[in-house]
Amino acid sequence: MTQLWPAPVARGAVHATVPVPGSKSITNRALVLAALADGPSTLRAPLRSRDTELMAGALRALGVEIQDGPDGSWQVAPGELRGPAEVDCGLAGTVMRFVPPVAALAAGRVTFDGDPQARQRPLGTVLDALRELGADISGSALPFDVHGTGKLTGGTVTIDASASSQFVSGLLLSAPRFEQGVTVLHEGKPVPSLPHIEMTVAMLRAAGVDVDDREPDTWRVAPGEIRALDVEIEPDLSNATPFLAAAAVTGGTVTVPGWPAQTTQAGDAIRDILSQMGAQVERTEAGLTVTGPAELTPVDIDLHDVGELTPTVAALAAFATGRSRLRGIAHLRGHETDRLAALQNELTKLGGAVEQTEDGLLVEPRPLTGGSWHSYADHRMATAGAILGLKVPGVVVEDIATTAKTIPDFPGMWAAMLGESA
Ligand SMILES: O=C(O)C1=C[C@@H](OP(=O)(O)O)[C@@H](O)[C@H](O)C1
Ligand SMILES: C=C(OP(=O)(O)O)C(=O)O
Repeated sequence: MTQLWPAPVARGAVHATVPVPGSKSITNRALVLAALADGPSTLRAPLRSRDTELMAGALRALGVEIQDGPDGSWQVAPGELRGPAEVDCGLAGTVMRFVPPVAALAAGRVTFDGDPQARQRPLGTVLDALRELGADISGSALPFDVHGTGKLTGGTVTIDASASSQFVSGLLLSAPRFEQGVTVLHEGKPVPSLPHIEMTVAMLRAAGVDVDDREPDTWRVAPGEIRALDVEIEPDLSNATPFLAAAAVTGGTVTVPGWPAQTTQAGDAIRDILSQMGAQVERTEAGLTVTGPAELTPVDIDLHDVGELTPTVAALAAFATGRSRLRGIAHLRGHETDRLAALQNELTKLGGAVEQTEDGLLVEPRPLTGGSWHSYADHRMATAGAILGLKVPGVVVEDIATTAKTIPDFPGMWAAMLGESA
């Protein structure tokens, strides 16, 4: 259902403390590792949103038991992986790229499908790689079937992961259970979102798996047991960014509690980006506190490692004192939607001046006026519209409910931040 959401205008500088739910990327990796582990796992403070419920649903369909603990945790008990099963990927890149290798370890047929836009997202590379590693798969995009025998040979595979780091992460996460483990070699333009692969490697190692990533563009995972997990999931730092942006654009102060001192989340890069734009950024025991400047400085910035921050950064750039250049993000054309086209279209509709380059965007601040803001079923497009609406009266975000992909109650959190009722 399409829901029209008049984005609230900030009545002044925004001052708030905003607790943010768990990380999508960590939760979905932890679920996959727990499903393949040598015993029952506990995931504390996991994200409960569409993407993570889809991941849990996919793993349950394959025979894994996932139950709610009394404290909001997820208790995961691995079971014998088997089909027949149906997996709904929704629009979740993590589900469509991380679960096929798990399905290749199951006995029986597993059918995958997802939202209409998911059928357009790059995926064939993962399926081809799995075929080379011994899997029987019919199809090269959603929908497709995996016909597993209960085991997979594994071995060495060369892929082009320039469209998505998730191609690599998906193969690595299940690889300890492949008979020969895996060696993934990348050949092609640089792999985007490398911190996300580093997160995968760190989580595998924390579960006792031997991973060798010393050579660039090469990852080796030895076959072996995955130790059961008992983990506390960090807040989602990328999902924190619209709230921090609210401080930045209104000259207010927003604190996100529980900001980790050390993290593998790519979203941590927002600290440096906001500093570059003139905000005061401080991490303490209380969390991360951002205080907005009187005027935002434009940036010329490479977001290749942290493309998922682009919608937030583009919204910030629309209020800067000059032209910003966002680079290294051609792969965003294959995200939830073509994010470069979507940002250009929607900002232009409000009176902005945005150009697409081969690998990014040029954002020229202009006086903006209200109007409809399409979300394209993209949670981060919807939250970018909310940021703009803080300062531009009359922005109406279409399909705000799409934010539930990774935030269970974005409108409620936004209203609470502004001291309003949703
Ligand atoms: O592995 C992950 O958890 C993610 C990897 C990145 O994907 P791409 O490499 O496709 O950009 C990121 O943008 C996405 O939001 C989450
Ligand atoms: C690209 C994103 O998601 P996905 O995990 O579906 O690829 C994102 O959250 O910005």
